[in-house]
Amino acid sequence: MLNLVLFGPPGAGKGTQSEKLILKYNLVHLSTGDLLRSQIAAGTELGLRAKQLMDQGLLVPDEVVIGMIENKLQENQSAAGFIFDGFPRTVPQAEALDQLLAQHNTQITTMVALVVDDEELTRRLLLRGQTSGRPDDQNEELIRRRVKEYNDKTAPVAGYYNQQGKFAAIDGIGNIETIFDHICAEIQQASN
Ligand SMILES: Nc1ncnc2c1ncn2[C@@H]1O[C@H](COP(=O)(O)OP(=O)(O)O)[C@@H](O)[C@H]1O
Ligand SMILES: [Mg+2]
Repeated sequence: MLNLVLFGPPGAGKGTQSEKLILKYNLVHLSTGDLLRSQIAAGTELGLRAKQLMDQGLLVPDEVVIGMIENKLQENQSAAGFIFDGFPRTVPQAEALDQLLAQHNTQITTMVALVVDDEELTRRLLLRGQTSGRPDDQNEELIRRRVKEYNDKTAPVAGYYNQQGKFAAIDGIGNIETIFDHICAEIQQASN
């Protein structure tokens, strides 16, 4: 099985690269952001609670996203592997993911982090906000808060995988195909 954590701040290109990776490797894409946005769209209780936090650029509680991932792993038992996009976003989430995967007799193959500077992130997210309809992409203040939340709570997750010898950083600026090739090369190396 190939289980990839695609890591990086909002706007780093995780969604963009995931679309290409799922086709090449036949993986199931698990984006907690997308899962939460569909709960919001469906008007569920969970969605209503999540929206209040997301609208402030804050993370949704660990147990909520861990529960969603647990359900998705259960539903996709015959998958060739998974891309985790936007998850884990805290060290406790990373620990929970290790436990869940162990229950399914598998583990994370590698984490690939897309490295993009704050100025480029802001530029991309404001551009995405013009078409995505995502309320959290539409003002610079909120984008700054999301990047701060990322730096405070999520960046340490890289160290968690690095300690396990499962971490690679890739330049996330430039041609989308080139970045994709670099990610594939890392996957190749980690799968050996
Ligand atoms: N290599 C890249 N160069 C320029 N823009 C990019 C690149 N990768 C992604 N983008 C754009 O940046 C925005 C954020 O990308 P996305 O994949 O949604 O990021 P994430 O899922 O990490 O938040 C999108 O509008 C996308 O088109
Ligand atoms: Mg995304």
